[in-house]
Amino acid sequence: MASSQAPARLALLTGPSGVGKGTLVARLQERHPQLWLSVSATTRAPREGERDGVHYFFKTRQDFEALVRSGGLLEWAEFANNCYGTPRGPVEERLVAGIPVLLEIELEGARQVRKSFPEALQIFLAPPSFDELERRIRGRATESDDAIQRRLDRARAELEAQSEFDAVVVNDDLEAALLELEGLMGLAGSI
Ligand SMILES: Nc1nc(N)c2ncn([C@H]3C[C@H](O)[C@@H](COP(=O)(O)OP(=O)(O)O)O3)c2n1
Ligand SMILES: Nc1ncnc2c1ncn2[C@@H]1O[C@H](COP(=O)(O)OP(=O)(O)O)[C@@H](O)[C@H]1O
Repeated sequence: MASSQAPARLALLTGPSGVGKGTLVARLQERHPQLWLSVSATTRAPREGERDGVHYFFKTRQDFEALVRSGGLLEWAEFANNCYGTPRGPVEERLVAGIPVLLEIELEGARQVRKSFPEALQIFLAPPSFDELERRIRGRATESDDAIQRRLDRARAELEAQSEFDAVVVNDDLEAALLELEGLMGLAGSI
């Protein structure tokens, strides 16, 4: 059971594609405008409704590789045939300013952050079952069948790694998962 914590300066949320990270992060942002969600760089194509600079910084692979070479990324990883990374500057600026930062990143990135920011709160979001995860990612209808299969294959490895994290939240009932995340991140009661 999550107990309320002092507000985490840097927290990260990891979990398999389709588990509900984006849904819960959007709810956290609505309820806690002081929480800053890092906007990642990615080579993935925008989904319907996704806007550059809002949901992601959409990059060509060439531009992404230039970002890596320049040291402009705090972490990065390849996931399901695309690259994802966290622009370093905006995160460091907010941490210096005492603004709580949330990273929504996959497992390899979480492992990198664990090394560079050992004090970061690492939360794994798990589905109630693998079947439910598959139902959700297919029901979202944002990826091709091949992409869905790649993501489901990767999900098995991610689920195996959940014990590496400080806490695991099962996203079964959405409201319950939201309250649990707020408690872990020290946001409970700060609405
Ligand atoms: N390592 C890493 N660094 C990032 N900056 C980053 N931003 C997003 N991700 C993760 C989040 C997901 O686990 C995967 C795929 O994200 P996508 O938006 O394509 O798909 P979802 O189905 O999970 O919404 O990449 C990052 N990882
Ligand atoms: N607790 C939940 N119960 C049922 N469906 C959910 C729940 N949380 C999220 N979903 C749905 O699952 C799908 C994937 O959610 P999303 O937030 O896009 O996941 P992620 O960002 O982890 O890939 C979406 O259609 C979303 O509406």
